[in-house]
Amino acid sequence: MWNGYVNNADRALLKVIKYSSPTSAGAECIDPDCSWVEQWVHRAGPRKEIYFEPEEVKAAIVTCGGLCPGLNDVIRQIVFTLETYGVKNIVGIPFGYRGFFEKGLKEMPLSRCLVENINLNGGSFLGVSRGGAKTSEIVDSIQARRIDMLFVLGGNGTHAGANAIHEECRKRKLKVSVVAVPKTIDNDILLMDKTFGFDTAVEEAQRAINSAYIEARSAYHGIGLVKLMGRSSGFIAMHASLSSGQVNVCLIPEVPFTLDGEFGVLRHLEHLLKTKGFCVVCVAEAAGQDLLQKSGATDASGNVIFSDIGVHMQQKIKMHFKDIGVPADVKYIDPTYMVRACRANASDAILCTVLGQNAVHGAFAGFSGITSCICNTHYVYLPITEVIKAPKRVNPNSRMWHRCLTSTGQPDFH
Ligand SMILES: Nc1ncnc2c1ncn2[C@@H]1O[C@H](COP(=O)(O)OP(=O)(O)O)[C@@H](O)[C@H]1O
Ligand SMILES: O=P(O)(O)OC[C@H]1O[C@](O)(COP(=O)(O)O)[C@@H](O)[C@@H]1O
Ligand SMILES: [Mg+2]
Repeated sequence: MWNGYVNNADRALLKVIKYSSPTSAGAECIDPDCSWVEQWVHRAGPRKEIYFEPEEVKAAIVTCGGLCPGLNDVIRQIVFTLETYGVKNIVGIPFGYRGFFEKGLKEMPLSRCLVENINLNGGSFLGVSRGGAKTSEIVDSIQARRIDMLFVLGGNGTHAGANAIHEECRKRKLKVSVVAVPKTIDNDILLMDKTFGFDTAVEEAQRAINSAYIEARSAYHGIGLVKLMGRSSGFIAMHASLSSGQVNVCLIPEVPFTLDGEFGVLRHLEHLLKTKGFCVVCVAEAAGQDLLQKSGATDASGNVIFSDIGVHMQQKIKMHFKDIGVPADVKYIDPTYMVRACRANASDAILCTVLGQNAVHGAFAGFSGITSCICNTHYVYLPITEVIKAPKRVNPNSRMWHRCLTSTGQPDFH
């Protein structure tokens, strides 16, 4: 009876731990008594019955927001899978949502032959951009181009845009399937195990930490300082600190800290120089913003532009050790764009492959307003509305953050 198709009624369980009490580590309780309410989500994969006639489909792919390792792997798999269904009209929209309305930007015909090797490089074959998303203009353009399926690769902002496009298409009664694939090195999207690009970013960030360690270890009273990305969450900093095992202080936006004073970071660095002779600090870009003057600036998408905590800490550390008359050799590394411009590692490449293929299966199944992701190790479709409610953040009460603290050996900094 087995036919290899996913049944429309197949489901995966969204929450897999039943916490006995709200005090359990990382407990997320649905009500104060922590009672167990099952929540099921749609299983991703090919359906026996498909909603579109492949020969008549025009499919478009767009990549938005910042770069992320794996974008090309996903584009490639979407094209491969569409062709396998028999779709002949596949196009790429250049430079994010901008490509829908900016005059002079032409859609790019895509084929297996054209995208065959794009996964060998980082970046996006189609180009990316921030800002400029006007939903009605985008949908006018989708209508004018006669697009039936739109595959949107991006983060929080892109997903909000994709949902707005989906809603507008429904309002206009257009039979357009809008399917997203979550991309962001920050791993800040709710409900999913991870976003593609995150693993690769952590691996690359680890190299920067290793360089900082070598510099610090080799200098007299060396202090290596590394700033890592993470717009609203410290996942990259936490995971890179954990995986490298070379970090003595990890600072993330979810956990406030002070630099000065008896319990501040600087006093702890003094202690580390005294006891170990050197140390390594890893700071997330959004950490300690309360210690800095706000820039008040936003990028083209409306995201807050942070004041530079890395440069600030570098200066503060130098000044502090000068003031107390202790030599300190501070080496600051900001690997920001190197971390996200690289090609996907093996685990991300596989994740991208599955998510890209499932995105196409989801569109053919007739879904719209969904995102293709991994949840509790199962591949599923989630409604975009559920994943954009808030950015996902590191839970300071989680086991993972405590594992990180155990690993670095850092105290509370307040
Ligand atoms: N709330 C929103 N509604 C519609 N479009 C949005 C929204 N937020 C962001 N966008 C658009 O999505 C694109 C990517 O957003 P951005 O925040 O830069 O990156 P990311 O998707 O990686 O978070 C931009 O073109 C931006 O204009
Ligand atoms: O300098 P840019 O290109 O605007 O991007 C900076 C931001 O991009 C990121 O790498 C990823 O953010 P997105 O997922 O929103 O693209 C953030 O960590 C960082 O704050
Ligand atoms: Mg974002």
